[in-house]
Amino acid sequence: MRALIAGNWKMNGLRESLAEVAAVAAAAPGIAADLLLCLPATLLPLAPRELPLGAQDCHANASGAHTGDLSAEMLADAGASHIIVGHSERRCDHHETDAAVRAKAAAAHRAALTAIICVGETLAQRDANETLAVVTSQLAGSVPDGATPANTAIAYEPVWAIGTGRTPTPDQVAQVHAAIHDALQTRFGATFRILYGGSVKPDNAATLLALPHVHGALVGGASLKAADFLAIARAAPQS
Ligand SMILES: O=C[C@H](O)COP(=O)(O)O
Repeated sequence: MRALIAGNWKMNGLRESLAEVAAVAAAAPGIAADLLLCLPATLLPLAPRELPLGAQDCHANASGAHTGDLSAEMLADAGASHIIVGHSERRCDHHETDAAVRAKAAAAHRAALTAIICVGETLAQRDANETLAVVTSQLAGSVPDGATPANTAIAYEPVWAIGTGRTPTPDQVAQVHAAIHDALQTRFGATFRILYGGSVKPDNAATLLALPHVHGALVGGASLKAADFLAIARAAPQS
């Protein structure tokens, strides 16, 4: 399966940052992985269209009285082909439940967008040996029945690895990815793309991306600079 290297700029980036997007777009044709940058919604209409673009959240409804929110249809209109839903920062900061995440993923599908659905355990949950139970429960609750490998990817992001410079061991990553793969095979009879996210950097990308059932990465901080993001993308194994 061809790797997907997705960047999540989070709440970073002004108009001047579009030079980084342009640099990624210029290099993308020479890279043996699919590239995607999930930008702040403010930059979507301004970014070069040569590169697939994503958003970082959406409202579950298509329109209505929801001040400050953006629908999947609006984000598609602004240039997005993908939407990240259920990122741990939204689950935490905005108290998003699995049911809310599932509705947002279904909204992305309604707008013909690909949902990148995030799951992952906290450090306390890992220390309590609850990782697989937490992740498979989030998966069951957050992935809508209409999910297919064409409209959905999963991102496994241990909360304690996000922005910390810490990563799970290769065995730990492989174990969780295998559990996600198995759960989706059982439920849908299909193989979905499963991305790893959490402190992916140029110097650890090759190890992480070579693991079984790791089909790409969701990159935060290292996606803000084209050189780092491209170095990660170049570390993806040839499909
Ligand atoms: O969505 C991306 C993740 O939260 C990872 O962020 P990070 O690469 O800065 O650790």
